[in-house]
Amino acid sequence: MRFLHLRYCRIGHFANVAHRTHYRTVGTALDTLVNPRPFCEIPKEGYPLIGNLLGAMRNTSRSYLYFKEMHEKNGPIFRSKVGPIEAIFVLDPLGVEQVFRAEAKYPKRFPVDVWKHIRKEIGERDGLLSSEGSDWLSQRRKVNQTMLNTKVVHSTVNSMTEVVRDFLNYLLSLQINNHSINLNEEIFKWSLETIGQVLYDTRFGCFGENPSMEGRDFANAVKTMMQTAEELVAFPGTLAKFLFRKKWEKHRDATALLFKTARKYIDQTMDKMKLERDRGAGENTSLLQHLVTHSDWEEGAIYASVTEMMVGGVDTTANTIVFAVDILSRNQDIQGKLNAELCDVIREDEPTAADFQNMPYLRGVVKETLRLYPVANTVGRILQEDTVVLGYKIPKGMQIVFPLYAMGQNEKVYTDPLHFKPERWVRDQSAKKSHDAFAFLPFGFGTRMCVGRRIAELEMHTFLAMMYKQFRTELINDTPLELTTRLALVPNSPVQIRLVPRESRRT
Ligand code: HEM
Repeated sequence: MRFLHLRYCRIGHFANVAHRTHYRTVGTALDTLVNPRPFCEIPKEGYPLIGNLLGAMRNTSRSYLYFKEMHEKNGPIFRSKVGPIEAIFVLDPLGVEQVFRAEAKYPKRFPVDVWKHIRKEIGERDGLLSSEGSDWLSQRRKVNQTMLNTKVVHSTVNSMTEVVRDFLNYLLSLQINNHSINLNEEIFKWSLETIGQVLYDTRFGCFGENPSMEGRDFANAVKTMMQTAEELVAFPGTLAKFLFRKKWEKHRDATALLFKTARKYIDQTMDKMKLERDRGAGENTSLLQHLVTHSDWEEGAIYASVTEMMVGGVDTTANTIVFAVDILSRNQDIQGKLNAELCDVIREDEPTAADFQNMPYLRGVVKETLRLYPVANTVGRILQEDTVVLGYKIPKGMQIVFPLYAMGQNEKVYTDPLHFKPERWVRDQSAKKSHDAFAFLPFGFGTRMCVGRRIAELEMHTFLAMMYKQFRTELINDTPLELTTRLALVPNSPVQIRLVPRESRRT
């Protein structure tokens, strides 16, 4: 815990020293800057040769807890090796800041080798999530123009409310037939249908009495891709193919179907836009139209980017909603406060994009859910320059991991960290502790942070606003929710709920 005694100072004060030592550094005490400790002094977890292989094998499904326990044992920074792969775990917001401030033009995450191999087999290329270097930046700049454009993002709200309206009716019909709703099973249909509207400009028909064949195939492919990825992505491509042939083939075929679907809808949109342009009309009317507008997309890149955005955008929002509903169902008083805000602000039956600006408590509910249940589990970077982190010299090429679950429960940042308190995020709350920007990273940070953040927030806000304006939710069984880490941090026990209609508060 010795780092906690460092006297921190701000960036720039020691720029000349940083230059002399050739280490990227920010906010570190002068003594550790001039004289940073060697890498080998970072507390180490594991044994000679095998490193932490046993710990990693025993704890794959509870890595979120394991990282927290390892930090409690070793302090805010430790290193751990699994076979040949070494990673540095950093908990302290100052260390997080030091890594991000040193970020280069092309931020690098740990590559998913399996995807690169599979893309080659099916004749497709890397998208935003998996590309690197100048290829990544070129795609990211184009996608940013749409996904970070508030006006374009807000224009999707009507299609989002339409999906939620249909989905709530579908849940009610399930409840009539089955007396309760298994949210973990159903919520995926909502998030897939929403992302279909946003990214493919289409309704797949994932729920309802007669879900379309295409919707069913697409949903199955997304699920298969997620389920098979879990084991495959942990290994280098060639080894994964050798060890898990069947899974590899399933993963490849599911990926091929997702690319085929993206090609179909993107080509359709391009043809439609061309026709409209020829007729003299030229306004983009959907988010997908905005995305394809760039004539300089490299061969195949738009299909890859849209496919990877879809992959990044389904399980993340779905599981965050399951976590939020579970915790709200256990806290009827918080549901009551949320409902009061929703009824005060939403003048029409359904929320508008502008309404969300005036609902700090709703935003607090989502933030607090992501603090306690960070679906991404970790954010990581590969250092591209030697960097001083929390007083240690870390060589370039090293993998840095930020364990989000442990960070969300850091007592140095959050008072009463185990309690769900949406008001801690509400601005003018006098008791609010100011949260360090580098302590809360559910969407990552910097130029490579989640490109779908605004869409994800709008989706989740729309869902919760419509659900909790009309209903109370109750749990059928209030045994504590179990968590597990697969590709992401997800619920591992059913969240079985009942929707109870609320009486309208307004006349
Ligand atoms: C609760 C919802 C979500 C969470 C918590 C989440 C979290 C994250 C995180 C932690 C990253 C890595 C950021 C980094 O390395 O700094 C990421 C990347 C990404 N996310 Fe999300 N995400 C969510 C929803 C979405 C949605 C809805 C989409 C698409 C519409 C999306 C698309 C992507 C893409 C494409 C990347 C890669 C960006 C790049 O490498 O440039 N995500 N997300």
